[in-house]
Parts: sequence; C-alpha cells; structure tokens
Amino acid sequence: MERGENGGLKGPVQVTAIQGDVTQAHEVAAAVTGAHVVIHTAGLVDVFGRASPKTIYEVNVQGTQNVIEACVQAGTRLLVYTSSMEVVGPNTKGHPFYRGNEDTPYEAVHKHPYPCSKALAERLVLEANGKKVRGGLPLVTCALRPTGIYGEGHQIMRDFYRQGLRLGGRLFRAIPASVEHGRVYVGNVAWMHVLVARELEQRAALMGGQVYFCYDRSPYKSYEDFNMEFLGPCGLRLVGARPLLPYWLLVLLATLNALLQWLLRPLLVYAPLLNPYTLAVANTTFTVSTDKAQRHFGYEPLFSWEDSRTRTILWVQASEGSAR
Ligand SMILES: NC(=O)C1=CN([C@@H]2O[C@H](COP(=O)(O)OP(=O)(O)OC[C@H]3O[C@@H](n4cnc5c(N)ncnc54)[C@H](O)[C@@H]3O)[C@@H](O)[C@H]2O)C=CC1
Ligand SMILES: CC(C)CCC[C@@H](C)[C@H]1CC[C@H]2[C@@H]3[C@H](O)CC4=CC(=O)CC[C@]4(C)[C@H]3CC[C@]12C
Repeated sequence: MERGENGGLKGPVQVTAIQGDVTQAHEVAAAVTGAHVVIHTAGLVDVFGRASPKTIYEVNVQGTQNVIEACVQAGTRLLVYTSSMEVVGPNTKGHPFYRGNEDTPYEAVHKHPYPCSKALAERLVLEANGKKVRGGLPLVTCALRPTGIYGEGHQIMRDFYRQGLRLGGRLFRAIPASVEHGRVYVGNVAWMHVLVARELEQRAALMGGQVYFCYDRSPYKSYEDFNMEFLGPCGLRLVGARPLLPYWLLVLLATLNALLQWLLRPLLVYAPLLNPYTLAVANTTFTVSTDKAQRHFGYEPLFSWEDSRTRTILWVQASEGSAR
C-alpha cells in the first residue's frame, strides 16, 4: 500500500460490516471487541418529531453509554464521538453565536429532545476521559461538533430540490438573508474524524477530553442562500430579497404544525419541516470560526469549497431523475 497526499495510506481497505443496535449493550460489545479505536457516530437525528423523546434518549444517550462501557470492557482506549453544534446552540433564547469558537462563552439552554440528548451524550463521553479500561490503561476520548452538514446524501437538500421542482423551479425565501448558519461539507467532517482517530493516541494529553467544532472553508450564509449554491446550478431560483411571509406568520404556522402533530399523534406521524424548533434554529445566527483542530491535530480541510460545491451539485443533479 502506498502513501497518499495527506500522508494517509492509499489503496484498498478491507471493511467488515457488523450490524447492530447501539441500545443493545451486548451488540455494541460484540462490535467493539478487538477494536483499537472507536468512532461513535450512530445517532437518531430527529428535530421533526418523528420519534418519541424516549427513543431519542435511548439511542443517543443510552447508546453512547453502551459504547463507553463496551470500550471499558474490551480494553479499547480511544473513543471519538460525533457530537453536534446543537449541544451549544442556538439556545432557546435565540441568542446569536457569531463566528464563535470552542471557548466562546454562550448560554447553552435546550428544551428539544435532540440537542438535549446530544449534550448529555457528549458530557458522558468527555467525563469518561481518563477512566480505566480493561488492562488498566486510561480511556482517551474527544468529541467533534459538526455544524449543519451538507453534501452527497443530504436528504433535506433533496427535499427542497423536489419542492422547488414542484413549484415550477422556484423556492420562496422564508428567513432573512442576514441570518448566518454554519455549514460544513460531509467529506471534511469524515476527514476530521479520521485524523482524530489517527492522532488521539500520540497526543492523548493534549486532545483527551477536548471538543472540536467541525469546520471548513464553506462560506457563511443564511440556510436558504447556502442551499442555493447547489440548487441554483440545478435550475432553481430563490424568490424574494426579503422573506415572503412576515415572521409572526411563520411562528403561527410552526405552532399550528406542532399542535396538529400532537392532535394527530394517535392516528399518524405528522412531521413537517417547519416547527417552532426548526424555525428558531434556521432563524438564529450560528457560525463558527476556529483553528483548534488545526492546532491540535493538524487538520486542514481535505475538500476545498469549490470541490465540496461541485460534488454536492452533481449529487443533486443525479437525484433529478428519481425526483420526476
Ligand atoms: N446532519 C447534520 O447536519 C449533523 C449530524 N450530526 C451527527 O452526526 C451523526 C450522523 O448523523 P447523520 O449522518 O446526519 O444522520 P443519519 O441519520 O444519516 O445517520 C445516523 C446513523 O445512525 C444509525 N443509527 C440510528 N439509530 C441507531 C441505533 N439504534 N443503533 C445503531 N445505529 C443507529 C442510522 O442507521 C444511521 O446510519 C449523528 O450522531 C448526528 O447527531 C452532527 C451535526 C450535524
Ligand atoms: C423555511 C424553514 C423554516 C427552513 C427549515 C430548515 C430546517 C429544516 C433546517 C435549518 C437548520 C437545520 C439544522 C441545523 O443545520 C443544525 C443541525 C444539527 C444537527 O446535529 C442535526 C440536524 C440539524 C438540527 C439541522 C436540521 C434541519 C434544520 C433545522
């Protein structure tokens, strides 16, 4: 096997897939046994009310506890956790987080089950740093906090694309262009995980118990303007320099959706994109500006903004056939 541009090994890699449920401790133990490093990225990502708060807690918090316990029992010393920007914010008060870094003071107050579960799970992982694993050596853990991930496989992007096609090639602006939302390309999030997994053992004293935002050179834009970087070249147009509907009306619609969800629950799962939580997240500035990952483990984005954009556009275009 040869070395690639970034010093990593290049060539075929053998992967063994083991299917399991993180809520089942014995299944997690079976998957972790014999592993040198664990990257725990499985999670229930639901901000729409599809799953119950109990299920979200079981998967994200209890599942993470199972992973930690499996590392301890198996004597696996290195654990990397995929956390989220959501453990910080936006908070329930809608305070902006503008170009913040890992040390920026911010009142992290959550009510929604998803950010609550990610925050609890992250805390479990960080508190487990230094815990003795089988054999007596200390566990080394750290957490990566991606902002909104985009790229190939981004289902919400595909949903917006299909909606735009249905509306005759148009999407209507709902959020002011001045609200900036942090985004990071999926390939760079993955690359950051690989680097952490590679460096955690050698740099345990520096990296153990640390959190790192996942970032790259994607531009700071509003959620909708950012999506248009990909949907625009696919033939969609964002209508309106300002939101089409007044904010109070969006709040009303979001509240109505939440009420309908609650009323219909015994009959069906009504889970539209717009609810009070998603509206608050989309409408609150949250952007990061940091070089901590570069300083601690030499991270540089593997994919430039141009590459990330092109790859995402190609993926959206490829999904066009199935959209019609
Ligand atoms: N999508 C985003 O913008 C962001 C995602 N994240 C985090 O990144 C991670 C991956 O998220 P995505 O790829 O977006 O979501 P996803 O839903 O595409 O992937 C989650 C994976 O977890 C697996 N999973 C769910 N429940 C499981 C269970 N009980 N046992 C085993 N596996 C289970 C799913 O099968 C799926 O493969 C999650 O931990 C999420 O919290 C963090 C920040 C932003
Ligand atoms: C016109 C509507 C109000 C627009 C709705 C857009 C929303 C569905 C999305 C806006 C921001 C997204 C979230 C954000 O990127 C942060 C996230 C981090 C995670 O860890 C999981 C996903 C998410 C909560 C993401 C979910 C969709 C949005 C709320």
